[in-house]
Amino acid sequence: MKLLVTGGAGYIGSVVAARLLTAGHTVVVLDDLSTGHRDAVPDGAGFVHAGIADATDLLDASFDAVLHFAAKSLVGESVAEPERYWWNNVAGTLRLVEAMTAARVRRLVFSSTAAAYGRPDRTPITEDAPAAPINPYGHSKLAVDHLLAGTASARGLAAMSLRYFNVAGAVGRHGERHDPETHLIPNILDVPAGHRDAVDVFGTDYPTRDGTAVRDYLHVDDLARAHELALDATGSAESVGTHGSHRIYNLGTGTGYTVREVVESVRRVTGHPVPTRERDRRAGDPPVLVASAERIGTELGWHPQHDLDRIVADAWRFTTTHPETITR
Ligand SMILES: NC(=O)c1ccc[n+]([C@@H]2O[C@H](COP(=O)([O-])OP(=O)(O)OC[C@H]3O[C@@H](n4cnc5c(N)ncnc54)[C@H](O)[C@@H]3O)[C@@H](O)[C@H]2O)c1
Ligand SMILES: O=c1ccn([C@@H]2O[C@H](COP(=O)(O)OP(=O)(O)O[C@H]3O[C@H](CO)[C@@H](O)[C@H](O)[C@H]3O)[C@@H](O)[C@H]2O)c(=O)[nH]1
Repeated sequence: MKLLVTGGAGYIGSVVAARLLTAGHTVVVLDDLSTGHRDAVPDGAGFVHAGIADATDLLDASFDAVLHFAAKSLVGESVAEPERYWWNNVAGTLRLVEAMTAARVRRLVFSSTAAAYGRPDRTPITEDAPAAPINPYGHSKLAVDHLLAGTASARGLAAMSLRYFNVAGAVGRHGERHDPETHLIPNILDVPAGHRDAVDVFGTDYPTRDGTAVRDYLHVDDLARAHELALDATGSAESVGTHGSHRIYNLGTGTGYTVREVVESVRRVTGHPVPTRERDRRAGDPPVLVASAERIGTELGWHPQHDLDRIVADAWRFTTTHPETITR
């Protein structure tokens, strides 16, 4: 297939683009490099340096599908500058979807998020849990889920929203290169890498087994496999000639780890001491986010393969073998 990958110069988009190339697809990356890196675009992919709002200049009927990763995704920034999130994530995606309709490209896989659920009252979280985001980032992603549900039926789009939980790990030369880096695992790995003396633990008074927040960490390689399956499924949805379809799937493992357990995993895997500093809770952090991945397991046959130590080991290998890519 010929695929447009928006955000393919970013962390997750570059991993998925590389996998799609290996599977034999033709990949064109569209990225404005606002948080991505030109050298992260996998070899063999085409590259267009532009925003998603300009996709209309690029998309034509030769494309079979779009995988849409491009977005702003910092919760704190979204609270400080909500307009940026509505313009970039929502208005930008609206333009992209309109460009798809005009070009008759009917298959879309979209990066949604667990942030759509806000502070869920039950875990593991199933897809029918109430969507109630608690920050503009989550609102912007949920708005796109709604946009896709409507355009799927009105325009015959076969769309999937994959609600990722905490994505981590690395594949080959593709790993996390955010600046600033807010994510837990790369921040902990900064300690054994010698970039910082200790890691901050945000919140030690949560109602969890050791007082720190619980998250469901998913290997980016497992996530990439889920995208291949979702992409295939949009083909079946399109070929049955329905009036479009939109399906939401959680992407997580079903297992949660506390911040202290993740720190322990880094100690185990790297063999280095990792001092911690206890800090206040980070604003807007829910205590526990753990996915039920039953729906995607049953319907698409996706089952994650990698555990936390493997995630940390691959992220550590990336950190130590690609020091030139560390931006912090
Ligand atoms: N990392 C996670 O744990 C996580 C969890 C849930 C959802 N997500 C979603 O996954 C996607 C990828 O996240 P990531 O961690 O790889 O982020 P990232 O910042 O590394 O990648 C995003 C890419 O999109 C590009 N981009 C942003 N706005 C653009 C625009 N208007 N036009 C063109 N390109 C644009 C950036 O330059 C960057 O290359 C995002 O949609 C994010 O919301 C990530
Ligand atoms: O230096 C750090 C960084 C993080 N944390 C904590 O670690 C946990 C995980 O934080 P982080 O890695 O920043 O991920 P989340 O805030 O859970 O958000 C990620 O996971 C969400 C879904 O679960 C997605 O919606 C977001 O896009 C994605 O960034 C949270 O309790 C943080 O407070 C620390 O204690 N110290």
